[in-house]
Amino acid sequence: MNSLATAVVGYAPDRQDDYGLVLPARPESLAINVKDTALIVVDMQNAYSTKGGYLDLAGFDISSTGPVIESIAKAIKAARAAGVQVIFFQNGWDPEYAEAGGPGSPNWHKSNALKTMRKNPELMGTLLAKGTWDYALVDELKPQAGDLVVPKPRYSGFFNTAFDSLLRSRGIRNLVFTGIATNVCVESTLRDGFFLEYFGVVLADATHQAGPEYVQQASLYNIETFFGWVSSVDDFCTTLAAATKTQGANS
Ligand SMILES: NC(=O)N/C=C\C(=O)O
Repeated sequence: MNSLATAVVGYAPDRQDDYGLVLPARPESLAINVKDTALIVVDMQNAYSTKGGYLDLAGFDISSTGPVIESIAKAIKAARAAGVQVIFFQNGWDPEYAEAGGPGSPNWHKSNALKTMRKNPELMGTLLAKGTWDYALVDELKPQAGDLVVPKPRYSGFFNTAFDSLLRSRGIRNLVFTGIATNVCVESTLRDGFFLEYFGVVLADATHQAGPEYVQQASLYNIETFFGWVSSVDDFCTTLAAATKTQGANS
């Protein structure tokens, strides 16, 4: 990653000995260790990255999500090898859409999946409904034993989910974000994490926006400037490789 600042921050930067790892990031590098860090994979479902899925049918450009899937797979592999907790989010609702909220919910009015289905009633029951192809995680990114999968009914992964207690019970303080969409569920979750005292860092090349390219840049600017940090898959993997090597040498 270019033009890194030399400062290192973190939730207890004076405890560098316990931390061991420094993740290069903008605007500062982050002190982390494998135990207090989780890799978060946001909504890598067919809905968000596969042709014929919700975003595609709703008119969003998903033509360049392939490399993002590959980058996420790389980050997941590095996380598992180092012993970093991997947490998948899966966005959607029950097949009757009760969890989506009716007209009394802003979600009913703003969700482009619900709007697309209202415009095309033949699609009703097919988009973001649990049990459907659209809701399923993409074939390339399937959870393995030890990973956690958290279903979520709204853009923020902290809302009406077990996410916060899963993190707190494991002592996790650093959230490394990947997934789709940068400007919606990734940013919403990272922002809510900020308010709950989590350190949020996004691996820019493992994310993709919903909308024009400038919203990706705007979201990354917002995160870097106000809510968290921005890093890359290569930097994440290189940083964790040091931990994997140390663990190998000590075993
Ligand atoms: N996963 C997301 O960022 N979702 C964005 C839009 C939606 O779910 O309607």
